[in-house]
Amino acid sequence: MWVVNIIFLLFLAPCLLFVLRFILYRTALIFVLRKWANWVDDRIHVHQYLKVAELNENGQDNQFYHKVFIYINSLPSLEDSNFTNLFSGKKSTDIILSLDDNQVIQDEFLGARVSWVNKVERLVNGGGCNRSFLLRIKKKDKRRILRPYLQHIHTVSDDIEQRRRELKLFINNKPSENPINGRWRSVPFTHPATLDTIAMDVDLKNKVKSDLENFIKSQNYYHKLGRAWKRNYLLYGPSGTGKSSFIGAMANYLNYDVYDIDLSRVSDLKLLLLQTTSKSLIVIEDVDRLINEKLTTTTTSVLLNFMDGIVNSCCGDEKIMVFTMNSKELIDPVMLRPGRIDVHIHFPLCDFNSFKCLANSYLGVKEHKLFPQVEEIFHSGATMSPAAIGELMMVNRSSPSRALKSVITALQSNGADAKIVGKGKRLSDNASSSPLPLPPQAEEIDGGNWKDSVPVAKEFRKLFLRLKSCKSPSLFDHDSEMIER
Ligand SMILES: Nc1ncnc2c1ncn2[C@@H]1O[C@H](COP(=O)(O)OP(=O)(O)OP(=O)(O)O)[C@@H](O)[C@H]1O
Ligand SMILES: [Mg+2]
Repeated sequence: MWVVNIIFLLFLAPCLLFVLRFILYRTALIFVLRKWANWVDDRIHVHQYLKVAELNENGQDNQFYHKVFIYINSLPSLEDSNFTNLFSGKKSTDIILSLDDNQVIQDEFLGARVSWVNKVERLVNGGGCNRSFLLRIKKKDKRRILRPYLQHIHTVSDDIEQRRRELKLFINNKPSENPINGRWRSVPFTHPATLDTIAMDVDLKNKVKSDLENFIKSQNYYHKLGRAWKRNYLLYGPSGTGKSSFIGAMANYLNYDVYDIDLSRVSDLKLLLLQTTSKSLIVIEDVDRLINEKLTTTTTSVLLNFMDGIVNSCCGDEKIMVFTMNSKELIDPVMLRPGRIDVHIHFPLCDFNSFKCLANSYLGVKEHKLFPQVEEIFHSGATMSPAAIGELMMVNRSSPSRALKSVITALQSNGADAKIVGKGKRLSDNASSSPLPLPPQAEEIDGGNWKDSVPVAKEFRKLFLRLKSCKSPSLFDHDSEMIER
């Protein structure tokens, strides 16, 4: 009989626990219980209070108050506090939560529970109020967590501010304008490109994303190595393949300002670079053309010093420099050596995968009965720049079938033109002169994914070997890489 009782109890106990849990969570009694538990916990510990006032003793703004404000209002536990204010944000759909006056909010850090009070003391005569945040921390936890916790608040609020701030595009002034307007003038940066809207190999895109993410987290690593915290990218490929759009996408992804340097307007590049701020993308476009036409030896050497991080290290770090060019062929390999260019990204003409990505963004079409025909034409060697294909799709966007047919016609006539022109021409020669760029030479026609393309893979290997031969064994192994698609 007792065996039956035990089995019955074993069965009953989990059922009761389940029902109890259900009631607690459904009726929000769990919050009451937690409150009691915290109350008991508070009675048996000694606490210390730290006040962060809005104004310092001279009546000036206390920057740390501002940081605490941002931090507290970003805590998930804000939703559990008794009173929370709701405000609309910058965008009409944004809703911002903010802790109400004299409300308490709980936080946890390194396993310790702390709480903040948003204290507001009304002044008796003459209105106004004193605002402060009061941190309550257990004495036993103070020594262990206080410093890292305050540092954590700094880091989190800086990060939030960085994400919220309005990006700027800086353009360098003509030397004659410098004394009046300074070296840079800025406008809001509103480029709509994102990494999602750029048609490129998915693996490559993910590689670039993780490279950027690693970079922004690596301040200590760079400083430990005694290197400037900077990373240099080279984007190369024919005209209209998305290099400039990719720069916009990088800036939006990182939330960095953009400094677009027009070298034809520069009289003192070093001073110009010294006036760039950290968390910025410094862009020099069409380097191959500039090197051949305009760059003086002084400008080139300043540029190389900047790439090496010598000038850079004097003007705040966390910078990414981006160079674009149509082809690397005419560039001195010294300029492209590891450490100067850390990441090479090839932007090829369109292949079928990029075409599908464009069809999805421009026409909202994932599959279509004309796709097999398009695929066949791509496989036969015809190609165009994503810019040209995008343009055809855009003007015919009201009818996806018409848009695809016009792309097919353009690809076919482009392919025919290519046969007449022959294989000898270089990609970059064709790209800039023709509105619908001619296909690349035969061995690059399958380009797009270097893994699938023997000639591009060969080029990759060749470049890789060249870079490897310049490497010092350990350091560059980690830091320089080639990314191609
Ligand atoms: N890979 C791509 N994905 C999405 N859109 C693209 C892509 N390539 C080009 N485009 C579209 O084509 C237009 C021109 O692209 P972009 O200016 O970025 O090309 P580019 O490589 O910088 O050309 P250039 O070498 O002539 O400066 C942009 O409007 C962009 O939206
Ligand atoms: Mg461009």
